[in-house]
Amino acid sequence: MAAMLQPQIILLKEGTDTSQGKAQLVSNINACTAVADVVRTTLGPRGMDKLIHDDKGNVTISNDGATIMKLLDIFHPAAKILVDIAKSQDSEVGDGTTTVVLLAGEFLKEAKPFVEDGVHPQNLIRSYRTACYLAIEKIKELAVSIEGKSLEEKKSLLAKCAATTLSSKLIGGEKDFFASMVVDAVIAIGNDDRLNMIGIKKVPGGNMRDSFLVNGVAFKKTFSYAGFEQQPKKFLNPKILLLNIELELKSEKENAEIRLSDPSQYQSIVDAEWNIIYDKLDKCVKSGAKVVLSRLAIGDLATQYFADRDIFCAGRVAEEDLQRVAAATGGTVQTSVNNIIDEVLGTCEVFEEKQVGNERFNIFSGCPSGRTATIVLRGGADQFIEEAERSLHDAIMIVRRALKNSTVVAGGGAIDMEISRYLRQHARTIAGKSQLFINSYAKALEVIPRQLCDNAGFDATDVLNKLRQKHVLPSGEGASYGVDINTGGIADSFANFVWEPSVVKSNAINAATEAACLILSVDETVKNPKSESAQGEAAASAMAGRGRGRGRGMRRR
Ligand SMILES: Nc1ncnc2c1ncn2[C@@H]1O[C@H](COP(=O)(O)OP(=O)(O)O)[C@@H](O)[C@H]1O
Repeated sequence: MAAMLQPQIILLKEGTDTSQGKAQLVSNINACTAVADVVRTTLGPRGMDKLIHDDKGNVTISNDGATIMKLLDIFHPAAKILVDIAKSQDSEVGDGTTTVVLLAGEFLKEAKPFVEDGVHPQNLIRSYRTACYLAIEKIKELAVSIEGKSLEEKKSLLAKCAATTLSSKLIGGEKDFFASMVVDAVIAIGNDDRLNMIGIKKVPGGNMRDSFLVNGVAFKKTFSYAGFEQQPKKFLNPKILLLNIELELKSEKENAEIRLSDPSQYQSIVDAEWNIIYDKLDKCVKSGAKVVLSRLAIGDLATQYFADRDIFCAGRVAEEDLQRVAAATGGTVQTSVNNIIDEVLGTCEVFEEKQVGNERFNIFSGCPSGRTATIVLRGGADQFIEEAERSLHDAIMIVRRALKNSTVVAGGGAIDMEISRYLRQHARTIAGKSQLFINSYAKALEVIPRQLCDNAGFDATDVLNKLRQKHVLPSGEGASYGVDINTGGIADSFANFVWEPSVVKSNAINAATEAACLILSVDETVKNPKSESAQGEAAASAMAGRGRGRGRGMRRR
């Protein structure tokens, strides 16, 4: 009888945890829908904020999908993929982070009944990819160009675009004020691709409306030696010297051991040290600079020396600020004071020190190499101002994208409804199961207007019905109708300037579809007993690796 028994094959080490098949797929889908549920309520102008705190007492209040996802420290390997797409949406286009997570969650939710019914995931994936391609083509078709308008017209259009983004944020009450500031900042840096050319400086306290834009560089006055608090300085067209050296009287006795045979020699060493520093200071003064900035310390002796000669100096300037001053004023950072020629000095129309709240700011404006701007942000508590900074960052990204790509689509769920209608119409022309899958994809897109309504307390079914009716009008005149966040009805989003750069929408749809397809293509998770702690990350990156076509990350043994 024993000979009849099949030999048992042991593939995996004892303690290895593996789950596979339909159950695994459904569990991954559930995890992703749970993640989408977390950010769901933050969507749109009436979205709520999340307060996240850690055991160190750090508190963050945010409405930004990427920020929330980052702080949540999600462990589930499949759900981590949603964190990744939110992050990449943030870095690629700067907005639409909640949208991308919501869409991915909804695509998966729609796929779930099919998976449970035994549909092969590859069939779903194929249809989803087709639908995504069609959706993106439709966005291109519907996008409206803002090219060819005068600067003033462009500015006002872009400001409206920025205001749409800001309206869903904590600083929504002052959206017009900040929107025009953001547009001016983006236009000031022109085609420069370096985002850090727009600095945001936060000064807690005061009123939001005290925030202002500097067409140039501004940073907080650095540490200054007591007793040298001079009157705020202001220079017109000063030469600016940028250094990366210490201007301090160095007592070498701390760094070196010097043996003297005769005590009288001691004085000569002290003299030499003084000579060295005076020589350096003299060279700085002779360069003709009126402003001296250094990345490293400028000591009290040097500060006094410069003050006596009516030269402004600041030591320990942050690397980022020094680089921005260099870029704006055309100067080059020097690592030695020998041979300072005119070409390495920067200049600007006005340098001044200005009091902002309790802080004194050094401001360089009218810079010849232009291309930099700084927003000095005021108002309220630290958490508030942190969130305000994130919101401005989103708006800056939006305006830059709109300016670069020059096309926008109607927001407020209008574009989503229109693509949804288009896909349903297209599905009717397809035979077979694919029709059902594309219909589900189309239905998933409706999550955006539905959630905008839910978050505002409107009757989503009613609003969606009205929107569907509008969007099927044969004349196409209803194509830009979306949720009217003020009345609870529907309105022409385009006419109301509720716009989104088309790239935000196409990127979000593309990334969400890819994430959903990736999750649908995983049918087994293997937990390696050796790497308990690294398990989550390993599995997530293995799955991500598969998605990028780098071969199978998790191989069945
Ligand atoms: N005034 C408005 N009326 C209707 N919808 C709006 C309005 N302002 C923004 N929206 C919509 O809110 C959504 C963006 O919400 P937001 O919370 O910023 O999420 P995300 O992080 O995805 O950008 C977009 O679909 C946008 O069209």
